[in-house]
Amino acid sequence: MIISARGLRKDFTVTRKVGRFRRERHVVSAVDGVDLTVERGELLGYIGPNGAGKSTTLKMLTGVLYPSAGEVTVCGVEPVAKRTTLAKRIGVVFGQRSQLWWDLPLGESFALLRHIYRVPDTDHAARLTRCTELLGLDEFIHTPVRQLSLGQRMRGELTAALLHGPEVLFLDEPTIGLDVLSKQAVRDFLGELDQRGDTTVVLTTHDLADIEKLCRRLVVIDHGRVVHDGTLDELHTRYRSRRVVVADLDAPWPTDLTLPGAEVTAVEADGHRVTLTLDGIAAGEVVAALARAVPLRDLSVQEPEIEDVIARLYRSEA
Ligand SMILES: Nc1ncnc2c1ncn2[C@@H]1O[C@H](COP(=O)(O)OP(=O)(O)OP(=O)(O)O)[C@@H](O)[C@H]1O
Repeated sequence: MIISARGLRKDFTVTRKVGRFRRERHVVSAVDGVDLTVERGELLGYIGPNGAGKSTTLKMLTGVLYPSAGEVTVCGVEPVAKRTTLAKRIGVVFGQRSQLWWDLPLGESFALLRHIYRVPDTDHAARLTRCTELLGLDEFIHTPVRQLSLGQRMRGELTAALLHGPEVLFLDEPTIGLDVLSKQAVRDFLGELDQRGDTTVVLTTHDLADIEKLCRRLVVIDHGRVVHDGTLDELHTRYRSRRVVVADLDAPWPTDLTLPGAEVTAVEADGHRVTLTLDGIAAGEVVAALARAVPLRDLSVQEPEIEDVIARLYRSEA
């Protein structure tokens, strides 16, 4: 495994004003005993509501923050103790911080990073060519960073984080605030990175499309604790997200008809359209039973919305 955390905690002591003159100190457990293992080549979605402890975890994994308790290793080393060594083996994109030089053209930032990380010429050129093609950097590589749009800068940040060939890439909200096209470009790029399988990616996001398109494994954190670790499908099963079948009929729906495992949730169009909500039964079985019972004209199966599942998960853990 490339990342391992056991009982990882981070407590912050904060002061709060009580009345006019008094201040009270209290402890916020931002990360409250997180166990996490990530295998090489995985792409992991680390998600949760605002204030759940995602950024704080990432900061501990990258050596920016010292854990209050617990054990953590990334690439086999302890992040804070070996921060400089680790920096050569990981890439980091944190929305608020930039690794680029504001006044320099983007391409010159890349050249500087090559020197800092002492990347061999050929490796640098190969990685830059790949990023340029996949992220369309050509159009703005000679533009000073301060003049780039948010989407262009994020593409630059991703490239900067990858030029030294890191084993793990940590991304904190890489698509936040981007327009649809830039989001798509970033997502496609990460999808390609995942396909190649040589970089492990830990991604925090509030973007549900990112989750659906990219994250085979999801670790959901709330109030500093892991509340789900598994696939998106497992999340659907756990929260009993239900598929819906909508059928258009050539004859009115017989009101006394019942289908096992499916609940009739709407009858419309003078009985010619029926909506069935499935409860743990395969859509195929319901469709077959429907076809035997009524004359079907048209049919659609709607997948549960990931928004609903995640919202339900956050609500139930609150
Ligand atoms: N330096 C700090 N001092 C005091 N409290 C902090 C500090 N950093 C984070 N916190 C608190 O720790 C908790 C977790 O914050 P964190 O930024 O890790 O959440 P997050 O899941 O990344 O949230 P978001 O999705 O809003 O970015 C919050 O209650 C936050 O207020």
